[in-house]
Amino acid sequence: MLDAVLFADLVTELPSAVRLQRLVNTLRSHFGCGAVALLQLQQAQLKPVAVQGLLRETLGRRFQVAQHPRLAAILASRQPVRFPPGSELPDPYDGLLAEQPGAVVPVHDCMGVSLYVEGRCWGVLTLDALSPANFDALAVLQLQQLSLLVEAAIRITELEQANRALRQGGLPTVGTSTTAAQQYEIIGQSPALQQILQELDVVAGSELPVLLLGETGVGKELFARQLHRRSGRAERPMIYVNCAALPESLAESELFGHSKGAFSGALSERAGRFEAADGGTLFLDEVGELALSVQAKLLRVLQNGEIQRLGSDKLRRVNVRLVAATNRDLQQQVKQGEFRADLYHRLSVYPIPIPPLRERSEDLPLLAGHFLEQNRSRLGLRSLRLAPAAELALLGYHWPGNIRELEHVISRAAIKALSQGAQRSDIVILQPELLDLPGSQPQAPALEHIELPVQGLKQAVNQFQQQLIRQALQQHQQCWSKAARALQLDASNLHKLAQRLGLK
Ligand SMILES: Nc1ncnc2c1ncn2[C@@H]1O[C@H](COP(=O)(O)OP(=O)(O)OP(=O)(O)O)[C@@H](O)[C@H]1O
Repeated sequence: MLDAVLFADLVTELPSAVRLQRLVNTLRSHFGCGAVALLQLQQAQLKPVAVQGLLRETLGRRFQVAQHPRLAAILASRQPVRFPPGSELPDPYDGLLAEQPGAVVPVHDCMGVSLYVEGRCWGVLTLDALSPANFDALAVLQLQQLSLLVEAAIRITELEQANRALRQGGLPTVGTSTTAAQQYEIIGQSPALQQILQELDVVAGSELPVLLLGETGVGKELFARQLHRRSGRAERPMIYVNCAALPESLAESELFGHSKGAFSGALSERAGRFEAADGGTLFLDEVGELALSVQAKLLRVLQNGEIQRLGSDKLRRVNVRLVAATNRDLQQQVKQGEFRADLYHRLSVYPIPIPPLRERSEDLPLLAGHFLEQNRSRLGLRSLRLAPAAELALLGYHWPGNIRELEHVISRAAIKALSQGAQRSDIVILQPELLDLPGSQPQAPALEHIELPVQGLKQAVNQFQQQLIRQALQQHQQCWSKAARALQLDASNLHKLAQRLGLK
């Protein structure tokens, strides 16, 4: 009967995510267990691709095999492996079962099997039961038999994905998991994110310059890296240039290189970033911060396709694909004369706006899961998760610092939990108070509730300004130029004000 259901799904046309999700749903009801998960092996880590009975945030977690002995044991065997209730080995899903969201439910009975597709180890399937002795010898045998159908479903999914990639003219995704792809993995399943990833895949295959637009911390650098990885230039370097950190006086030699003696301190001949990126991609981050004089030099190179090292007459041809990113409104900067219109038009051939986190809240639980697992691993905790109220608090916050801010909020909360007495062997559950969301958005108090300042108006105003500046700095990782922008102040005025208020 179960075989028939699984077989019917195999021959039906289904989107790949749906096919694998239906598979784990069917297995869960067949085995009558609490949770089923299908995890794909990516070098040294396992990535959940479909889960049932576990918190949704599990999909954002990446389990390092070396840190999860049960997963390592399953991978090491070609037969199903069962972990009876008394097993000493820690369970990777401790604290992640969806059935009793607030409570800690230790998993009792577990089994898993490694999966092989075309002779290579693809990943694992795990089953967890809340009651002890749920899985008997027959269940283990059935798992072995059913794993063949699961492997067939995965194979079909991979073929479908490869076909789709081919139709879109992109690179196949199967078997392309590199260390860089893992390090810079883009987590999230929201339709908005999926749409951008598809668009990136299509434009990656072209040679067009791409301009990534979006608020601070939305992941522009990750998208630039993905674009490079999915382009025909992936085997060549992607060179990163932070335009905000490029002093005007050094910009030319940094970008184009210099010859020996071109200026005092130029002790030897040196290639610049353009030459380093030859054949590959040059990523100009925070391009809106480029000084006008540097913009002019950059434009000349883009027009000619040739660079000249500072102090040298020789022209060198470079073949570089440009990707730029900014959190500024470049069109506005053009209007204000802060950015050259001709350079803007060269860079913005293919603009891709990245929506802020508050507009794709479906991604939030997965991103939170991702950062929770990173912190769990880094701090050596048995288990780290959010209390349901904490997840709600995260969902209700407006995230001006986007994903970078979420990452910091979770890291800080995990450390705080430890400093307040949580043990590494506990299932650590982060409560909303620990998240310390900046101000938890204190609304401006209604006028009738304002008490007259005892210290006088001027001092009260000073205090209020100090508080706002500290808050803006905190939200922008102590970056003064970004804090100034958030406060809609000129950076030099913010510095002056901070000095007057004794903040510097
Ligand atoms: N979808 C995502 N999945 C996982 N991590 C992400 C994602 N988006 C962003 N991050 C993480 O958030 C942090 C900020 O991302 P990134 O530096 O790419 O943002 P940005 O838009 O370039 O920011 P800025 O404009 O301030 O330079 C990084 O640590 C990055 O790894």
